Amino acid sequence: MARITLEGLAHSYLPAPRGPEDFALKQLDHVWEDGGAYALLGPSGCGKTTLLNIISGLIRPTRGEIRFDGQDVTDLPPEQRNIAQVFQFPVIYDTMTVYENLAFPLCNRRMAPRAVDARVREIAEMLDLGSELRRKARNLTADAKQKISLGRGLVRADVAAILFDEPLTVIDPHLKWLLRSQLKHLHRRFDFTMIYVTHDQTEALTFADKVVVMYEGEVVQVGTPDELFERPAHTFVGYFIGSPGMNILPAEISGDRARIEGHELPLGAAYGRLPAGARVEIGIRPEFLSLARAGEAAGAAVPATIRAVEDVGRYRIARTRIGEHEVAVVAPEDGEIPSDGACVVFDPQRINVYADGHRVQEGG
Ligand SMILES: Nc1ncnc2c1ncn2[C@@H]1O[C@H](COP(=O)(O)OP(=O)(O)OP(=O)(O)O)[C@@H](O)[C@H]1O
Repeated sequence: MARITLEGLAHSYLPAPRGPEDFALKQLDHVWEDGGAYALLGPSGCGKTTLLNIISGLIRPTRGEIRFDGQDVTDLPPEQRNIAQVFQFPVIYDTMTVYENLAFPLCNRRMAPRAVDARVREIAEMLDLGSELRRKARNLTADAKQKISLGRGLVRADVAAILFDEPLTVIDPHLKWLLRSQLKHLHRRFDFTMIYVTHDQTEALTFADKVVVMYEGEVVQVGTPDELFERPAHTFVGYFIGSPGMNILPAEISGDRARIEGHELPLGAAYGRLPAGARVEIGIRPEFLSLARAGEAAGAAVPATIRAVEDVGRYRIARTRIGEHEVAVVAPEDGEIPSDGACVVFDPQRINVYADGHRVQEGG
């Protein structure tokens, strides 16, 4: 396994790119640590597949350098990079048996037959393919074929990294959950460097130790699932992670106070001068808001109208409106939701401040 360093990476599919808008990947510097389990999360078109293909060597970047354990591989073709890649759809040999498919990447590297056999059986067991080994791949379901694809990606122990590009898209939802847990288990057991591309936050958060969030060709945050939840570095992260996502409201900031819709709120920290002309917003997760009756609310409360209440099981989501802005509040199952004269109560410590989408450091 390898430590993968991306330095000053950028990629445009155009022959003569002019501005940043011509780049599918804008400036990107990132280190994938040896043995790390990463999810690469972002909406459709943000550049995830482009980045994966640059790492595997299928695409040569317009700018920048890729290093595996310090060695520059930018100009090496895929076959010399020693990367395993699993795609959205099965890439297998239909005329071979499941066993032969799994053994292929090992036989290709002239591994001793005994070692091949042991490894194939181990991987097949983990993916629940043990009883299918003698069957021809062509006769199997789409789910089983994709499991073979995963197995072929995982079977070699000597790869620099394993890249997964939305590998569970074609898989039935129940099996998806099982395979995700299996992958996590395989990672713990074999310590592979794994990069798992998805646009599904549940998939990303259950698989990865570190999540790399991309938006419009840029990495906007790298963090643990907790960090992404607690301190989204970009409003997009706040909105994309969580259900419902973070509430974002235009605000004016002065020291340790925010003004929204003519109401003043205390903040958990003081902020210095924000960039002139920047779009300034505050963000707070629905989990860190509560509802109270006007007049009974202590501290940081702002009048709101309640538009709808959704019961989602263990809690409810109140859809409120502050001025022109929709604000979601997570309310306990048994708590009172005032029908009128309501206030949304903010936890000042949980308010993040953003300038042009990027989180502003306290004091900064
Ligand atoms: N071969 C190509 N030629 C030209 N433009 C491309 C090519 N492949 C991707 N793009 C463009 O580059 C941008 C990034 O695409 P990419 O496929 O990397 O995103 P993605 O995040 O993987 O999306 P998805 O989740 O839909 O696969 C998009 O605007 C896309 O239209």
